[in-house]
Amino acid sequence: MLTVYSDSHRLQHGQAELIDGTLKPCFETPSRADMVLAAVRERELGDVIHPSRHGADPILRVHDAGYVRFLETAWPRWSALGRDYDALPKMWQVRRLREAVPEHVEGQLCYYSMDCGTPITAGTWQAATAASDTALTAADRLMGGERAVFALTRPPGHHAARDYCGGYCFFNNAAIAAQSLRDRGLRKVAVLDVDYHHGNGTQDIFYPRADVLFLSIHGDPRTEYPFFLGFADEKGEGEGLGYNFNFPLPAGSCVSTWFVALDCALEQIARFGAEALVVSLGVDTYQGDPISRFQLDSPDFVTLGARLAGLKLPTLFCLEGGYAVEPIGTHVVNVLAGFEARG
Ligand SMILES: NCCCNCCCCCS
Ligand SMILES: [Zn+2]
Repeated sequence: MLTVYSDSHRLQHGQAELIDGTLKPCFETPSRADMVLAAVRERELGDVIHPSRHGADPILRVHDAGYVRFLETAWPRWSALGRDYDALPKMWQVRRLREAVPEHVEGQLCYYSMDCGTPITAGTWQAATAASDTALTAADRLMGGERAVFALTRPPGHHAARDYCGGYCFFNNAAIAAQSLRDRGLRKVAVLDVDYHHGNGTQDIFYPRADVLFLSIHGDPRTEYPFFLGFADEKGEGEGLGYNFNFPLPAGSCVSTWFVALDCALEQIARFGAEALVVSLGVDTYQGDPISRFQLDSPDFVTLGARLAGLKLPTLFCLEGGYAVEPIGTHVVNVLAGFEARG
């Protein structure tokens, strides 16, 4: 399986995130991608290529122009305040506060963010655009005839919505890839999010649409991040009603429960008649993940890959979460190798 990878991911290296009430070193680190790339090479998964540049247009097919402009200008405006440390919001535009987009960079940082765990740094813009190019290059290769392609994307993307960042995500790489497949002629694309956390950003982007089916299996938002989206009654809106499927599972759910949800999701994808599948591949479903609470173990990721291959669809994998850094490479490549072995 071909892998698309860019060293520019290293430019996103936040110092700290506010998690569970305290500032802690970021869980989303460059070493995550290093470990995955090492495993791709060690297991001889296939060629590794660098992304080609695609510019802003494919990003703007998915994200709000004001939000993209904010991300592009945030760091120079923040550092012009005399701040040489990461940018994090200090409040949010909550109920009955004005909805107008603030002028000042601090106000925009609050307006265009969902949480306090996604630091904007000097290299964020370059890293995030490279991740988007990585996903787009994978889409190019899938349309060029590859059966499956792995976009080794970092920073991840599935929490990034049309007009806000969060959950370590800035551009929604999987959504940008899915839109690119649509723009290149596929009529029906499915996006399946198997990360521990609900893909609120991807749901937000495709919620009113019937041409992209979104499905997510995740920790129940009643107790898990992102708390405010990911409930089973969210089924889409307007033309998109019936094209959004959430499978929230209680924290601590066992592996067999997880695979029952997966089989339900795969059945919906087959029923939809998808012509391609984009997988938001987070492996924070691992039992040893430091910020997540499912029970999957290493062999289960092989099973996951084999089940996905059973759809017999051109498949684009986008790396999302997974914060147990030591085994992340094994788990990610287990999915990809399991997919390939199923043939
Ligand atoms: N107590 C857990 C707080 C989680 N904070 C953000 C998690 C982002 C996951 C990205 S896949
Ligand atoms: Zn996650």
